[in-house]
Amino acid sequence: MNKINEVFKNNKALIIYVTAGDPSLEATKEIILELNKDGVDIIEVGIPFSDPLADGPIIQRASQKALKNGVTLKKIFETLDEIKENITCPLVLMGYYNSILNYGIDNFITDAGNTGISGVIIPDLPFDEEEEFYAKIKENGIDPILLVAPNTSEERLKEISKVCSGFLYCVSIMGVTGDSQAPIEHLKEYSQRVRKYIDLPLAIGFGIDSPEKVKNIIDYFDGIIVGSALVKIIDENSDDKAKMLKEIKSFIKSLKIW
Ligand SMILES: O=P(O)(O)OC[C@@H](O)[C@@H](O)c1c[nH]c2ccccc12
Repeated sequence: MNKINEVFKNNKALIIYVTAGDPSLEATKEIILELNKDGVDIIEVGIPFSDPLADGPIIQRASQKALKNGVTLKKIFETLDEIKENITCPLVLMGYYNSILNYGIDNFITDAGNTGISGVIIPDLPFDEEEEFYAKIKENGIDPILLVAPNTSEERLKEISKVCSGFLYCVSIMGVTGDSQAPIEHLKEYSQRVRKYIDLPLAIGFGIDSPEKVKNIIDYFDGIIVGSALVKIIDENSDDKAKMLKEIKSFIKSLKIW
């Protein structure tokens, strides 16, 4: 059984996003090791991109900072390679399709495999574009994690369930990451509707930034994804690494209420 399936077998999953190279690749290494130690179940590593259309200001800024530092996909793989023996939880790469195309699909699959990447999330590549790509990564043991939104049609949900594996990423709103005002009242019904068509663990993300929100929605989903709130903690403490790691630890502890 692959690593992501294993995570969801017995428990709910806390999934945490970080932008690789923000504030530096050296820091990303320590942040990932800290998250792993703190009991995060899956770590989503973001490949910084110049035109991140699904991202709000917090993650956009992190991406720009990382790009300015000269972060590339190659360097990200090298960085992950250095720590892979010390990470027990699955790693998922989140990136825009252009970054992967530029790297070369075969190179990407080889290096992702060698680095122990368990899944990929590509927000600008729907399941019905480049179908060979998703088939190919799956053949190589990497889960294609697809996204759905509250307005995804029944027809598309059925099709997505045939391509997606690992878990399904349920975007909470029609919007961008980091929207702390995103409503949560519709999430119970949203989860029920998706479950009618898709028999995969459901993880909910976008706008979840506090233990209170987690408490209100945890019953309806198998996983909770938090990004911007953590990226903000990293940003606010980027000149004091010890404090940053301490703040990360206590934030993670506060989120994992199950
Ligand atoms: O930042 P938020 O609102 O907590 O949402 C998670 C999100 O950051 C992470 O999963 C992510 C970052 N960039 C993305 C682009 C598309 C889909 C998902 C993402």
